[in-house]
Amino acid sequence: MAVAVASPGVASFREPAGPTPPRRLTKEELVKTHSTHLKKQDSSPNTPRPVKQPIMSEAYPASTKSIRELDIIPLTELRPETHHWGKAIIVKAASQPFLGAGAVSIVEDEFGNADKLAIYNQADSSILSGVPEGCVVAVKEPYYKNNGADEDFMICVDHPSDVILLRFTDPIIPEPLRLGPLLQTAEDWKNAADRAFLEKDFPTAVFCYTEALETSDDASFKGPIYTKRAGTNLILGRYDAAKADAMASITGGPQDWKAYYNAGRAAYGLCDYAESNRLLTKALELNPTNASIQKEHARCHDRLREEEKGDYDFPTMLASLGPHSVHLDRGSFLRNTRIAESPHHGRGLFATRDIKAGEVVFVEKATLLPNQYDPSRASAALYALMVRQLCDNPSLARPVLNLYGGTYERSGKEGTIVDGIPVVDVFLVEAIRNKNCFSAPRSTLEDTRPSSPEGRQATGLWVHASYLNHSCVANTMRSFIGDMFISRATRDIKEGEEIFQQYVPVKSLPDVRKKQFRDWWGFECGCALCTRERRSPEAMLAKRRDLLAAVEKLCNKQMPGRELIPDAKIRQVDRLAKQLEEAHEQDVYDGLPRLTLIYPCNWLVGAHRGRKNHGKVVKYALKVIRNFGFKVPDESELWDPREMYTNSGNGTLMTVHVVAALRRLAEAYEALGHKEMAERCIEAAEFGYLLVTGFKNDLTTLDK
Ligand SMILES: C[S@@+](CC[C@H](N)C(=O)[O-])C[C@H]1O[C@@H](n2cnc3c(N)ncnc32)[C@H](O)[C@@H]1O
Repeated sequence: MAVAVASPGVASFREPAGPTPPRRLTKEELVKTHSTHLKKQDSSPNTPRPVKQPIMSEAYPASTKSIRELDIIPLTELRPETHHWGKAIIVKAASQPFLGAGAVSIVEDEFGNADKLAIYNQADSSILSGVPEGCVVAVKEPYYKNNGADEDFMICVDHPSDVILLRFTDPIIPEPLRLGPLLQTAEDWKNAADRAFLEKDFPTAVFCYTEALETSDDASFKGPIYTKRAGTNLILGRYDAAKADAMASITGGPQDWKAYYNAGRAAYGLCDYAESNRLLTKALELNPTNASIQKEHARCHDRLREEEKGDYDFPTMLASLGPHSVHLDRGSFLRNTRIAESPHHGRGLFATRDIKAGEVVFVEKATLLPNQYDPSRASAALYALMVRQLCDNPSLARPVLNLYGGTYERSGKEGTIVDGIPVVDVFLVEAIRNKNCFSAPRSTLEDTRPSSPEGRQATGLWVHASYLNHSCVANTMRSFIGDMFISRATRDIKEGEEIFQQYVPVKSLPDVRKKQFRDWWGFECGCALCTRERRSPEAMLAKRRDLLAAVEKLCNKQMPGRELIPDAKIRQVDRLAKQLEEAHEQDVYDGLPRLTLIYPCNWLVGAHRGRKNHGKVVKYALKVIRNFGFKVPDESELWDPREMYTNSGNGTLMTVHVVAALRRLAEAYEALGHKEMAERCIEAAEFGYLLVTGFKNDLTTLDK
């Protein structure tokens, strides 16, 4: 989950009254400078375009009005640093666009005034991601800003729905900007669209097919055009539009199998497998021997089975991952959980049946996950993908926009269709991204290898998982295989119980944790550990902080390697660890983790292991496990570590360090001749590793 950014909210926005620019540049002056930029533009198709991510402190709402409700003003009325509420401009692109973080064009109004227009956050699938010269656009409630230099001003469009491409025949276009249609007949538009399609310029193809449809009244001409536009929209991932086009191409004849087939594929793209199955079944009824329909139909049944039964072949899923294939063709298994109001945390996820420790709680396919594992680009990539999907597939808007967005104030119209397109507020999208996204390695199993490169994480959105609230002593763990989120129970969960996860690895000092939760997500954690630790007096908290700092200083915050640690140092750490243990009040920490003790005890395991002091390894490995909140016996007693997941109450904190401690314990028991205990510990470690990685795996991965 990512860092939260404070939002001022829409209501607190004040409109500054800016002065008129001292001098407006002429169209010729603007075009001249623009042309020098165009010459320098890197037009290589492989250069990724940067993304302009919104700054929440400059948040302003998206326009929710139709262009027909706004006053059209000339460019000369624009005031710098001002939002022109209730107003709009209609301008024609007088240049090719310069493509950077946005698309910058020189535009002119009906009076011959010119200005710079920067359009950000348009999906690549939209023709507005680079407005072609000659096109006419309307900018609703425009924001005008100074770019730093004296005469450098620009109309800046952040919300994709604030700009609309006007059809050449739209009567709202003022006379001087009217070219009349570029092409005369529907057939001309169809031919232009076919050419654009062959050149793989799919946004232009969609634009031209639309003009062909709008220009013709002939149903027999329009049917095949709808089919073509459906196919083009499928390629663009605009599944809502593809489905609507496919359905519009239905004639009632035997060839309708194609329409149902396309509509079924579009529904599949939206992960609506029940609807996809319904449509593909209709296609099969009309064309039972068609191999493509049969294949899609069978694929759809596999997804429905996964949704119903939660049967996944995790090793095969892992093996199918590649650098370009992190999106797995799998359904989501969610039926063990439901979304409901939580008594303390807004909405949350709740168990719909008893779930045993180790069982799958849910498996969810990412709603959105860009294949971008470079952490410096991951957030921007997710933000851009969210904006694109909300523009391209409005049916996705409701589940995404229903997510928690912190204090950002909504207009309530986000996602509704105005002027034919969904209202998309990029500041709300960013607020939702901030509060709900997860960082995910390509595979958690691979990520547990010590040799795997650090920090290779993508950022994604899983809508169902976003309803999980945080607990430091959570009852589930998450893991990833590509874009599949696997949640497993770390202890037995009763029907109706709330499901929690750890948002981030839990910090040992309560004040550090508290600040992290407050600053990132704006909540005060009410889990058993945080609640009980609040009972501890400040002096005790300070004592624990100081003792931990003393151990960390002594050990350089490192773990022992292969070197032999001098006895004197071990004794010193041991002494400090004892004092630290005594600084944990019994009534506060009974049945709960003692997180500040984990590092010292783990260090002592390593130090004694290096000296082959097996008895001491047992002693400190047991302490490590105890300090994660698990119930363990005195070192002298025999016990069954396989039961620790179910016998330890609700105050356990599960991490891969528990697995590591169990392995050290097994090794020491083995060396001491307690073979059976060693085997039990390995079984318990394997179980823990299943929780960590999402499925059963060989523990030796942890050594590679
Ligand atoms: C990803 S959302 C979780 C779902 C959210 N509760 C909702 O109603 O949609 C994260 C937000 O949930 C709330 N939350 C999560 N864990 C919490 C906790 N332990 N205590 C209080 N609020 C919590 C916080 O407001 C946090 O910013």
